[in-house]
Parts: sequence; structure tokens; C-alpha cells
Amino acid sequence: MRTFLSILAQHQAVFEQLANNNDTIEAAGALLIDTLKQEGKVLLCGNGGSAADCQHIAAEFVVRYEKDRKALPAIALTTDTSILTASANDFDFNSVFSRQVEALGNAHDCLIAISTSGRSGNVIAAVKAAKAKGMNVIALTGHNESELSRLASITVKIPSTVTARIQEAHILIGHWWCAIVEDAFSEEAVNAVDNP
Ligand SMILES: O=C(CO)[C@@H](O)[C@H](O)[C@H](O)[C@H](O)COP(=O)(O)O
Ligand SMILES: [Zn+2]
Repeated sequence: MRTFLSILAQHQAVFEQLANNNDTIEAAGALLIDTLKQEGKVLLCGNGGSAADCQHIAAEFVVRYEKDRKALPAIALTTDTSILTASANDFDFNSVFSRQVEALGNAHDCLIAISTSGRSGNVIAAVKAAKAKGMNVIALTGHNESELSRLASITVKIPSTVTARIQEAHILIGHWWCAIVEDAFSEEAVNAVDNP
């Protein structure tokens, strides 16, 4: 039986190992700050629970995380039902994110591609479209090497093969990226007041 304590222990075991991913998580955070400082935007894609993570993170960039600062450009490619259904219906399901990358992406933008398996065809197609545009790609995946992990500029691989445990780590990392991006832009606001 899957008791709550057994799930908690599994979650803790994954989180205890996350410090080993510190360098890639920090490198991805620095890339996001750089992208936004250079007036690029952040696009996000993923399926199911990861689609929810995309919307969650985009909301924190556009609105706020913990502090007031300027609005930051981030778009979850998971939200527009007209675009998603037309792409799936007229082309195929693998095009639902890539079509939006083709329409919205620029070379200075960064795509955050979230897939616990690293095997979702629509996420991989979005990464290929982003690379064709010269965009950087940050992948959040699970432990296994995958097509997604091989394609991305930076991949954070969570040391688990359990979808839910991987997703729990993904949102922790997403929140940390929101925090450091917010710090970078609130310092910019303070510096502008101090040095008009
Ligand atoms: O949230 C969960 C499970 O926790 C599910 O909705 C899960 O996200 C879906 O099965 C996704 O389709 C899985 O896709 P992926 O992470 O392998 O790319
Ligand atoms: Zn879930």
C-alpha cells in the first residue's frame, strides 16, 4: 500500500539529491536573467501537470512572485484552446507547441520545455522549432537520458523515474528561478532610483 509516509520518504530522497543538480539549475537561472535583461521573453511548454507548471511559472514572471518589480514577458504555450485545438485538428498533436514557437519565438527568447519522460513529441517538436529560430532551450526532465535532454541547451535531470516526484522537483526549481529573476529586476529598480 502506498502510505503517505512512503510517498513522503520517496519525495525526500529525491530532494536530498537535488543539490547535485545545483550547477545546471544555476546556469539555467543565469540564462533566464540574461534573456530577460536583453529584452527577450520566456516561452514554456509541457503536458498535463507540466502544462500547469508552465502556467504557474509564467504567471509569476508576468505578475509577481514575492516582490513588486516590472512585469516580465513569459508565455505559457498551453493555454489558448483555439490555437491548441486548431493545430491538433488541422496538423497533428505534435504541432500544438511548435506552431506557437514559430509564430512567437525570436532568437533572443528562451524556451523552458518540461517533460518528465523527455519523450513527449509535442515538446520535442517545440524544442526543434526553437533551435531553428536560434533560441536557447532549458529542459526540465526526469533522470533518464532522452531526446529532449540531448536537444536542449541546458537540461536539469531530476534523479527519479516517478512522474509525480519529478514534477515536485520541477516546481521547486521553477520557483527558485522566479526568485532570482525577481531579485535581479528588483535590484535594477533600486539602482535606477539610487542613480537616476
Ligand atoms: O501530472 C501528471 C502526473 O503527475 C500527468 O498529468 C502527466 O503530466 C501527464 O501524464 C503527461 O502527459 C506526462 O508527460 P511527460 O511529462 O512525460 O512529457
Ligand atoms: Zn500530477
